[in-house]
Amino acid sequence: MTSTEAASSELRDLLLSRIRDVADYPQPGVMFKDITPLLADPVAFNALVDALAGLCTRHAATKIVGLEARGFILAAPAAARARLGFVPVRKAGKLPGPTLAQGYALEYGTAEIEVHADAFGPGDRVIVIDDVLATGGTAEAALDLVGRTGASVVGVAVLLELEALGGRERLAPVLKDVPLDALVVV
Ligand SMILES: O=P(O)(O)OC[C@H]1O[C@H](OP(=O)(O)OP(=O)(O)O)[C@H](O)[C@@H]1O
Ligand SMILES: Nc1ncnc2[nH]cnc12
Repeated sequence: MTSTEAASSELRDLLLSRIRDVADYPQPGVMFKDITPLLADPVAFNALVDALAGLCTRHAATKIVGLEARGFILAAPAAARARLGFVPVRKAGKLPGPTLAQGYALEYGTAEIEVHADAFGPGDRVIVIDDVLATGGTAEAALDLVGRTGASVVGVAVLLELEALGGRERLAPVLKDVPLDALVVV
């Protein structure tokens, strides 16, 4: 696994300046990273989508996975800009199926995600995009899910990595040489 901050310092500073800290949300002790100010800024949002699309092209991806819900907001425009197809990984019960499912724990609760079993074809090279990497539970579950479809994951890309929560270390044995790109690391 390689890569940490996959952005210039100017882009990193711009993105970070548009992420708002909200203490004790959604529960006491969590410092929530609110990306809505970034999404509302057309310059920052466009630069973010460009950077993610560039990573997709660099890793020669053929399909882009977005993780519900905030991952959708970033992955779908990045896929369109890179002229690639988008595959949603959804919270349980939202896809008509047939699906594969995977449970996981995150910083503030538990959840289950699903993907359509036929979402990928032979030889597909998949990049998984999400907004935040915290404990890595969500990304780990998504990697497991995509792996079970038979597709190859060629990258994980996030806007923001919360280094202290250890997601990168958690994913290392799963990712091996697959790059984990974080545009901003705090
Ligand atoms: O690394 P982890 O500890 O797994 O945390 C990261 C995940 O937590 C958030 O998702 P959340 O489930 O809160 O959902 P949302 O995108 O629907 O707001 C975030 O969007 C990531 O998917
Ligand atoms: N602290 C945090 N802020 C925003 N999204 C998160 N997902 C998991 N932890 C998070």
